[in-house]
Order: sequence, then structure tokens, then C-alpha cells
Amino acid sequence: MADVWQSSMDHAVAVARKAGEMVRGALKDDRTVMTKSSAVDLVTQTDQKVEQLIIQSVKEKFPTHRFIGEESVAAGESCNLTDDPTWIIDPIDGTTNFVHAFPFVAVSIGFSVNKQVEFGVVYSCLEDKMFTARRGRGAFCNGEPLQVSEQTDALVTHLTCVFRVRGAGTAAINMCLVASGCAEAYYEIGIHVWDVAAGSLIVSEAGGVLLDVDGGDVDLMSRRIVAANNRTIAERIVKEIESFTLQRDDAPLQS
Ligand SMILES: O=P(O)(O)O[C@H]1[C@H](O)[C@@H](O)[C@H](O)[C@H](O)[C@@H]1O
Ligand SMILES: [Mg+2]
Repeated sequence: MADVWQSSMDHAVAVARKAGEMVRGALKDDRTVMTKSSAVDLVTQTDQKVEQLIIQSVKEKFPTHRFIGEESVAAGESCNLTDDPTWIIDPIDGTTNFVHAFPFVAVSIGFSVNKQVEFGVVYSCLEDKMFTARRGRGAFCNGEPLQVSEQTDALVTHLTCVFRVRGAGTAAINMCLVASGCAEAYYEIGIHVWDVAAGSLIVSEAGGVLLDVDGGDVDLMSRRIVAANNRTIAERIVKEIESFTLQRDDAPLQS
């Protein structure tokens, strides 16, 4: 990656830290649910405030960059990835955790150019862990290099009856667990591009493998992903799970 994106990445890390402070503060006194479109799809005022904080601060520094943010899309903005530099933002990944004070909550910022993720930042707010990756330059947690595990006996961070299962309740942190070598794999159908844009690069830069749940190449707009420490485990998951298709994130908006 050309060094031209380093200042964007530095800004992403700084604003993710600031956003994390806001999330930690709100955990103490502002976890009220504003809307609930399903049992798992909650929105709080903090989700919206954090997204605004990130977008405003990026706009000031990089006025030509574009955005895909969970709350902006919920408010009706389009979710199309173009070749332009684009910040893909999940202000609180793990909103249900946040509402319950379950201590795994992340700010996730992916940055894509020419539809390719160039860097990813996941800040696990309560653990105070800053996960970062730049394409071709490795993945790190608080500055320490990350490497996926060499285990062949898989611990998986999502539901399946074949593997041992743990789950943090946030796609971004689940993927960082794989990148850190604490779990061998994560898969999910139903996630969105903002949940996995940053985490997917962190996994692949830590030496992991990404697949679609049908075994093809991963497509960040398809709402499905398998992330594993190696291809054998990724392919075993593909074989074991029953896949299905959901409306893509970039499907045309219904008029
Ligand atoms: O909506 P937010 O941003 O909190 O994120 C989602 C998580 O990332 C999923 O892993 C998880 O399974 C849920 O779908 C959750 O909603
Ligand atoms: Mg999310």
C-alpha cells in the first residue's frame, strides 16, 4: 500500500480511541434503546453519536472521502462501495452487548480504495485493545504483531454443533480473536459490511483465511463470512454449515 494512506490510518486509530472513550462513558449512564427492529438489532443514542463523531472528524481532515456507516445506512443512505476512498464504520459493534453491559464492544473502521480494504481498525473499548492492519503490512494489537493459531482442533466463535463454540457477540471482536490465535475460526450469516470490513483485513494480515460460506471468495457485501486460521478449518466449516442467502448490503433501495 502506498504510504499515502498512513495519515488516514493514524486518524482512524485516534478517532477510534476517542469513540471508545465515548462508549465507555455512555456505558455508565446512557444505554437506553431507541429502536428495536428485531431481538438482535438494537440502536442506542450512543451508536448515533459515535458515528457522527467519527464522520465529522474524518470529514474535517479528508473532505473528499466517502462513508458507509451503520447508522447512516439505517437512516436511508446508500450502501454502495465505489472506487473512491471510503470509510466503513460500525460505531458500536456489539450494541446488544453494550445495552446489557456485556463487556465486549468495539468500534470498527475499515477503509477501502478501489473496493479493496486498505486498512482496518477495531478498538475493543473495554479491553482497551487497539487492533490494526494495513494491507500487506501485517496485523497488530496495541502495537504487537498478531498471528493466527496453528491448532488443528478448532475452537469456533459462532454457532455450530460440531466444533467447540465461544462467542463474543460482536463480529469485529470475534474476528480479532481469530487473528490473535485465541480461536481458530469464526463464521456468521447475517452480518453487514461494517461489521467485517476491518476485521477481515486483520484476520488475513495475521495469516488467516477468509471464505464465503459456500467456499468461494469472500464478498463483504454478501452478509456472510468464514474466517479461519487455515484453509483446512475454513473448508471444514463450509462443509458443516447449512448456508443461505440474504439480501445483499448493496441491493438497490426499495422505493
Ligand atoms: O449490530 P451490531 O453492530 O451490534 O453487530 C452485530 C454483530 O457484529 C454480530 O456478530 C452479531 O451476531 C449481531 O448480529 C450484532 O447485531
Ligand atoms: Mg456491528
